[in-house]
Parts: sequence; C-alpha cells; structure tokens
Amino acid sequence: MSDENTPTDRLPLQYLLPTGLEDRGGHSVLAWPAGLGPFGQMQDMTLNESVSSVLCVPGVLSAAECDAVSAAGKALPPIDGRVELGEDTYRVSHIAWIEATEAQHWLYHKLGALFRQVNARYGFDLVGMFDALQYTEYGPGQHFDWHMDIGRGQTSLRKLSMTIQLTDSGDYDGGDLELVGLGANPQARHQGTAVFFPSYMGHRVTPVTRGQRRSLVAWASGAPFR
Ligand SMILES: O=C(O)CCC(=O)C(=O)O
Ligand SMILES: [Fe+2]
Repeated sequence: MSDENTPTDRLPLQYLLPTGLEDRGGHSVLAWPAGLGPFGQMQDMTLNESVSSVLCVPGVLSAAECDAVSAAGKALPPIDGRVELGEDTYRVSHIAWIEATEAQHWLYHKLGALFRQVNARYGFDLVGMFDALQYTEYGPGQHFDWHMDIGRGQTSLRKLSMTIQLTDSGDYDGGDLELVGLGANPQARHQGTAVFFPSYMGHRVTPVTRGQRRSLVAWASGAPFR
C-alpha cells in the first residue's frame, strides 16, 4: 500500500515563506535564512496521494461478529446522538460508547491491527484510540448531515476514521455513507465492510427510509496536525 505514496520529489517553490519578522530600528522586516530568498527556491517534498482517498475493506467482521457488536451496543443505555446547529437538526440517531472492557478486547485488537495496516497508505502519525468505539443506530428518517470528525477538545486528535457496516444491506434503505466529492460506494453497504477515510474529510449519512442501519465507528488519533 505504501507504494501509493510518491517518493520524495524536488519541487520548485513559487514563494518561500519568511521564517519570521526581524525588528530593524522599529520596522518589521521579513527575514529568510542566510543565503535563501523568497523566490526561485527548490524544496524536497514527499507527496501523499492518499490525503483525500477513501478505502473500502470488505469482510472485516463476520456476520456473527457484526451481530455480537450490535448486541453489545444494544445492551448499553442509548444516548440521544442529536446535534442541533442553529435551525438545523444535524444528527438524529442513537449512539452508545463501547468501552475497552475485557469482553471487547478482541474487537479493539482487530481494529487496532486494521488501523495499522491501512495507515501504511495514509502515513499519519497515529498513537491510538482516545475515543471509545461508537455504536450507532439510524431508524427511519434518522441521518447525520455533512460534517468532519475533527473538532474541538479530544476530537482535534482524530486522524483516521473508520466505520463498519453492522447491518445486512437488505435490512434497510437509504442510510448511505457519502464522502464529499465522492458520493456513496455501493460496496460500503455490505455487512462487515469497513470504510476508512481521513477524519478531516467531509461526510454524511443520508436519511434511512426503511428499516434500521447500524454502524460501528472508530477513530485512530495522534498529535494534532501541524
Ligand atoms: O454511521 C456511520 O457510518 C458514520 C457516522 C459518522 O460519521 C460519525 O459518527 O461521525
Ligand atoms: Fe463522522
């Protein structure tokens, strides 16, 4: 997977940013390192062609494992996942946090191994999961509007998002996971399929029109982007 990342290239820069402002007799003057100027510079850079790519991995969980995860999620007290932004009801769903109790170690190990494998493509600096696993249920009319998974507080550490389809695709209509500019991937509807994407990519879940869609969402995190 890592060969998708182009090796280091030597690229021409239109403009080299100043390293800082120097105070010269009360005037601020743009400053560059000795021997360098703003124009006509070259820069070594490793490109990453995966910064906006989405990866669909089928068969991550068996049907029995999906059912076990659903049962674990249903056994927890449901949290109203509603998010209101201004006039809009942004997210309507029920969620529950599946913590890393001993009974769930197998699941965390499974996802941990997958995150490591998949990250060969993205090359993010990942440490672990600060968030518990999110079990999500969408009934008829429920949805999650366009959003990114990174935000304030602990969510600023999220880098790689993963969502696993727990429901059989025939059990519901609507409820498609869509990524900005890419739409929905029909493969992503298959039970046990995982979809990986960078946490800064906009995405949504369209309203469910029949039945119920269940998903398991996880985030691999690390030091904030810089
Ligand atoms: O249910 C899903 O597949 C994705 C949910 C989601 O985007 C989220 O919880 O951040
Ligand atoms: Fe999300």
